Amino acid sequence: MKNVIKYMKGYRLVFGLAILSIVAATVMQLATPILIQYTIDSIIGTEPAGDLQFLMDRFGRNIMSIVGLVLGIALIRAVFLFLKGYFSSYAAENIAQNLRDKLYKQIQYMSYEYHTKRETGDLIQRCTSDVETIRRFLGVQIVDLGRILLMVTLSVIIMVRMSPKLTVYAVLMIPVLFAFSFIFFTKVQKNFKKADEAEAQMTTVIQENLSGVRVVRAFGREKYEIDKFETVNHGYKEKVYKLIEILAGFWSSSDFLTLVQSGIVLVVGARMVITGEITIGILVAFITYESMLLWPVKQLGRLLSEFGKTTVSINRIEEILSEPIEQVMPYETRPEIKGEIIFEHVNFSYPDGKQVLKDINFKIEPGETLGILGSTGSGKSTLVHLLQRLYEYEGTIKIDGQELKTIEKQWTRQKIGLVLQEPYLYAKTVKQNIGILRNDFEEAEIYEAAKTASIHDNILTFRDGYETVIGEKGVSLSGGQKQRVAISRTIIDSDKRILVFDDSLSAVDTETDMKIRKALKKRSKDVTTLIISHRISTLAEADTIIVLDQGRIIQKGSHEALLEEEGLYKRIWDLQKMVV
Ligand SMILES: Nc1ncnc2c1ncn2[C@@H]1O[C@H](COP(=O)(O)OP(=O)(O)OP(=O)(O)O)[C@@H](O)[C@H]1O
Repeated sequence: MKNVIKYMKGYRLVFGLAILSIVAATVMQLATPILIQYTIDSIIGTEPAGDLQFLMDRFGRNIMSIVGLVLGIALIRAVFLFLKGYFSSYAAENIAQNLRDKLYKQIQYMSYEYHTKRETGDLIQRCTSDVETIRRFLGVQIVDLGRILLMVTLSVIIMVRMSPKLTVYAVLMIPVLFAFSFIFFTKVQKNFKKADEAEAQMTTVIQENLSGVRVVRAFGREKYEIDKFETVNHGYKEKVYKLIEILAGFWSSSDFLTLVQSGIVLVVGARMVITGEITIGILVAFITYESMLLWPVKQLGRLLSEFGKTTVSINRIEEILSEPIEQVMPYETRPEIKGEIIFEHVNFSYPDGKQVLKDINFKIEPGETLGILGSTGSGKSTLVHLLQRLYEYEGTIKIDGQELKTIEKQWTRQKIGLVLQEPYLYAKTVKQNIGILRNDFEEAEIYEAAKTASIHDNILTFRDGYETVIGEKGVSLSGGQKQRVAISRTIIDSDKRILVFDDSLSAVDTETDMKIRKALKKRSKDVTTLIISHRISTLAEADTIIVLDQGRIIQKGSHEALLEEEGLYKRIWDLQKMVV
């Protein structure tokens, strides 16, 4: 409950107004049976008006005045119901919006490691369905809870005033009904959870399939994907079907209990009318109150158990919100970066315990180029990820003599441009993709960057040139074109002092590769460059080349020096020479 109240912060007054409106609407609703009883007993019949004598004095036996009164009450009730809906949804929608914003912001600042571990579908589910559960609880259920409690209390008070004896019979089944509904909905929670999880699984499959559409096509995995989806889809249907089946069982049995309760009131009430203990009007009013009472009692059990569901959603959301985020530490600074990089005894293991980098040592002067060669899985990408502070490491990494851990992460990433082998492009125009970093790039700067990355002429052949919209994740571009757009968007920023190309020239031909490197060298001669490649021709001009094998540097030196040694570098060179 504490958590729910926490979420209401800032909107408690609006919730208060919603509760006041529902109190007024409920009071209006409860007044109508009294008027019905008065009409039957005192206008149609001849019973004394009792508490409603003032109506008799004012309107006599004029039935139209009662009709007017009932309509007036209904109208006022409708106004209050509207206000209740207005206030509660205003508060709930705003709370949900703030919560979504908060979650989104949190997700942006959570560590890269967290994102590599979590399933996207599950995260999306938490930001949508779980927020929705909380919104519904705050917007509908919590106000309903107030309404039901008030309705039950007030109608029982009115019924006791009319006939204490019949009231006892009228509430006989209520504890049973409440207990039945509460126990049922508590037990059924696990089915709700299963259905939620099945939905999350289905979302994950859809999301993975759409993101990996190229792989699916390339490997002819459509049938496999369809089967996989059919399985999760069937699983989801089964869970929801089971849930609906159980719910159907509940509503029918609770309706049976309700009817038994109404039957008891009718039988006992009718006898009391015959013996003159109560009037017909009172019996009719009782039956009306009874119907007003039983439905909310069933709902009450449900609401209280829904509270459990809301708690699960709150916990799932709190789990994200309590994850540590990348924060600026007091000891972190934003030094001017020239581009000297030193790795000293750097070791790194992924959280699963596997040591990926072992005692890495090297130095690059500002403006120099470092080439990195190594077999698949030797730790090349991991090494440059450390430079971007995506993971914590052991040992020392220094930029211009300052330990990397004492430089603000955002600042480091701003100064180090990283181009990935498989870049993610946005579903925007080519121009927007190249200028994604800021809104204020001049057209000339965009063209210049594209020319350096040897993609300008290609872009001009696209149907709308620079205004061509790239399909989701750039599916309409070739791998090499995507890589070159990604290179353009990184090098456009003259603020970058270090550029890292993580196998990002792999999809372009050797000639274009050389052209790009030449243009880059001319454009960014003061920029320190790290190039990861499997192609020796790409690395040959680097000032220093390191060769990685199972996380260790096994060779280091210039292209010429490395060719002098017998080792992996020379072996690969000989092999690639033969292919060329
Ligand atoms: N997030 C991760 N969690 C656990 N292990 C990982 C993670 N990322 C990579 N690895 C493992 O670390 C090792 C090094 O991976 P890395 O991506 O650095 O290799 P690489 O040399 O860049 O390979 P490639 O040439 O194929 O890109 C591999 O064995 C890989 O399985």
